[in-house]
Amino acid sequence: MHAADLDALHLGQALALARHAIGLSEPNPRVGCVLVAPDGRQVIGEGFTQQAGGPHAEVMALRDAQTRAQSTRGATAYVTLEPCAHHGRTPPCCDALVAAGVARVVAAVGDPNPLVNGQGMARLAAAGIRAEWGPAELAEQARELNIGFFSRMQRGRPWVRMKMASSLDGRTALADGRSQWITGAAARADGHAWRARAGVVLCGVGTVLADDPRLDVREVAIARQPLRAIVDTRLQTPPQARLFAAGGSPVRLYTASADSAAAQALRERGATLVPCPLVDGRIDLAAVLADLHALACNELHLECGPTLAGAWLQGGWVDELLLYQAPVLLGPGRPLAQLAALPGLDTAMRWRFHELTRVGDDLRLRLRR
Ligand SMILES: NC(=O)C1=CN([C@@H]2O[C@H](COP(=O)(O)OP(=O)(O)OC[C@H]3O[C@@H](n4cnc5c(N)ncnc54)[C@H](OP(=O)(O)O)[C@@H]3O)[C@@H](O)[C@H]2O)C=CC1
Ligand SMILES: Nc1c(N[C@@H]2O[C@H](COP(=O)(O)O)[C@@H](O)[C@H]2O)[nH]c(=O)[nH]c1=O
Repeated sequence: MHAADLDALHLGQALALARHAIGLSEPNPRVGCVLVAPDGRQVIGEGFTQQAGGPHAEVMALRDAQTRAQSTRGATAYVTLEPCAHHGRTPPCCDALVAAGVARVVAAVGDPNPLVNGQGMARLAAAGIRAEWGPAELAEQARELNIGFFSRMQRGRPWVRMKMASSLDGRTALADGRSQWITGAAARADGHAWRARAGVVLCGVGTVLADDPRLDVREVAIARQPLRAIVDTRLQTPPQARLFAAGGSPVRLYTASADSAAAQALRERGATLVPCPLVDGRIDLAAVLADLHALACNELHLECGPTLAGAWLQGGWVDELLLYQAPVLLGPGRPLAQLAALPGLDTAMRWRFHELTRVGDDLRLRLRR
């Protein structure tokens, strides 16, 4: 095998490891690391980012090599994100690689964190390590895996993914509000895997009143549950809602009524109330996003009904649609999103298909602007 192919192989292995950090490392990026012996072939250590404050991928791989009684002197480290050069909650990974005597580092993509941003590779090079970038297609995959982290670092807001389940005729509920279930079990479990990626799962009070949702991750294994959030101008969320069942992750309620008696009852159920400004009598979604950014949310997972879905879409906030379409016709019912009438087709909000997959009997469509 050529050296370039070996690089692609090992960096691909590091990417596979990085995927194990989904639902574990947030808000830190998902990173994988593979250490390869000087012969260029033998894998001597593997690791991925642990929970925030815990060891990064490089340190896990170095420890793994130690456990395997393998020397890291002269080794190559394949890492899916540029090694960090700053003191965060843990010391810089660059220093650990230098101390371990690694001869070469191949990174898939640069770290967009302004505290790193090229300085990791520069610091390695200054220490005499060959610091190189991997192939472009792996850079794209590494970036995609951390799309929320890149969004937070580069745009100052989370990546906003809106999940919806609809019928063939675009209905998300019957006219009386019933919607469980439109899609099959496989698609619903897949939806949980996307919840698992998120820092926060959010819906509107209309969905709370209609569905009494739990909004947690149940269908896939996860080390930490995402936070849950409700947008509820007048605090109509019932204190007995299932969201507040014992053992659930924290619930944040965005409201204009944080001083009311209802607020006190919800606080007693463990909710955190976040006072928000109003726009046209409803919660300012820009304020919600700013709050979620302050909480270091990388990926925001929306599961709203048509009213709030329409507001997020019309505000231009949605980066990705995650649409499950079931092969069923529902007739009269609730739309995907409540949108204003268009003056003409040329002003329509157009999307492009990013991915199309069959999940069980349903389709999963991922679309981006
Ligand atoms: N198939 C699917 O994927 C899904 C279907 N559903 C279905 O949708 C229906 C519920 O829909 P809906 O009532 O629209 O629920 P939403 O989740 O969209 O909640 C809407 C409510 O959010 C509140 N809100 C606060 N701020 C805003 C804002 N800036 N913009 C818009 N709304 C805001 C409003 O109430 P207020 O002004 O009082 O704050 C509004 O009535 C149910 O039938 C449910 O089963 C729900 C989720 C997913
Ligand atoms: N009806 C419908 C969905 N509905 C979504 O699931 C939520 C319920 O979440 P939970 O209480 O955690 O199971 C509900 O409020 C709504 O957002 N999802 C789907 O994948 N397919 C479906 O057909």
